[in-house]
Amino acid sequence: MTEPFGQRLWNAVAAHGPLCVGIDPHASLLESWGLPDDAAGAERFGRTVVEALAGRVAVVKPQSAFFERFGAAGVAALERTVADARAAGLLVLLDVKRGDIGTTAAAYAQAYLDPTSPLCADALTVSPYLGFGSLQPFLDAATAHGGGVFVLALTSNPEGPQVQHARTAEGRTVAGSMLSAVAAVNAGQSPQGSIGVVVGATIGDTAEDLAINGPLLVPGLGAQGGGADDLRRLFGPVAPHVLPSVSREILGAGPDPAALADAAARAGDLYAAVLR
Ligand SMILES: O=c1ccn([C@@H]2O[C@H](COP(=O)(O)O)[C@@H](O)[C@H]2O)c(=O)[nH]1
Repeated sequence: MTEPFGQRLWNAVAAHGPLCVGIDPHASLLESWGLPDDAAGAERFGRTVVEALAGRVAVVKPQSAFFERFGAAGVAALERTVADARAAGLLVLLDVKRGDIGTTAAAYAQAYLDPTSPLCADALTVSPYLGFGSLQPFLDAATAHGGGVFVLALTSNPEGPQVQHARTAEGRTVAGSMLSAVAAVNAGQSPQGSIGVVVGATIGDTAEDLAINGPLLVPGLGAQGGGADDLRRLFGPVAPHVLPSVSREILGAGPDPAALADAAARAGDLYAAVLR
C-alpha cells in the first residue's frame, strides 16, 4: 500500500527542504541552453533538470503545456521526464490544471494518478471552476493510489481575482469556498492531508483562511515578481505546509547541472529561511 501523498511530501520536505522546481521548457530557455525547440529538446531539458536536482530538492513540477505543444512526441517526452524523475526519487507534481464533468474528470484522474498509466505522477494540479464537487474523481483516485491533488484557489496571475474574489450566494469568496472545501477533505489527517491548494506569492494581502491542513503550492516567485517577503507576510501560520515553486528563476541558470543545482540551493535556502 502506497503511503499517502501528504505523508510522502512531508518526509521529502524534511529531507530536502520545501522548494519545488518547475520543468518548463520555454522556447527561449531551450534556445539559451543550446537545445532545439522540439520534443527531443524538451526531453533533454527535462532529463538535465532531473539529473541536476535528484537528491537535492523534494519536488519537481513539469509544466505539461510546454511538452504538449510538440504533440504526441512532446507527450512522450513528458512521460519519460515524469518517469525519470520518479525513478530518481523526486516527487512529481504534474502541472496540467485539469477539470471537467465527472466521467471525464475520472478519465483525467486515471491518466495522471493511476499507477498503470504511462503518465502517472505523484500529484497534479486541477481547476475547481466546474464546481468543487466535480473534483471528486480526482480525490477518489488520490485516496486509492496515494496521490495528491492541488486545487487552484488564489492563482498568481493578475486576472485571477475576477473569478476567485467573486462572492458566492452564501457571501464568501469563491477562493474561500475552495479553501474551506479542501480543509474539510484534509480534516483529521496527520501530519497533513494529500489535497493541496495553489496560492500565488503575487496575490497581495488576503483575508482568506489558508489553514487547510495540506500543502500550499506557491508559484509567482522570481520571474513573476513575488519574493521571500511575500512568503513571510502571507504564510506565517501555515509555513510548514508551504512549497515555494520556481521555474524560470532557476532554469535560467542551465544548462550546466552544477549551476542549476547551485541556483536551486540558493533559492531553497532563501525561501526556507523565511518559512522556519
Ligand atoms: O497560479 C499559478 C499556477 C501555476 N503557475 C505555473 O507555475 C509556473 C511558474 O513559472 P515561473 O517561471 O516561476 O514564473 C508555470 O509553469 C505556471 O504555469 C503559476 O505561475 N501560477
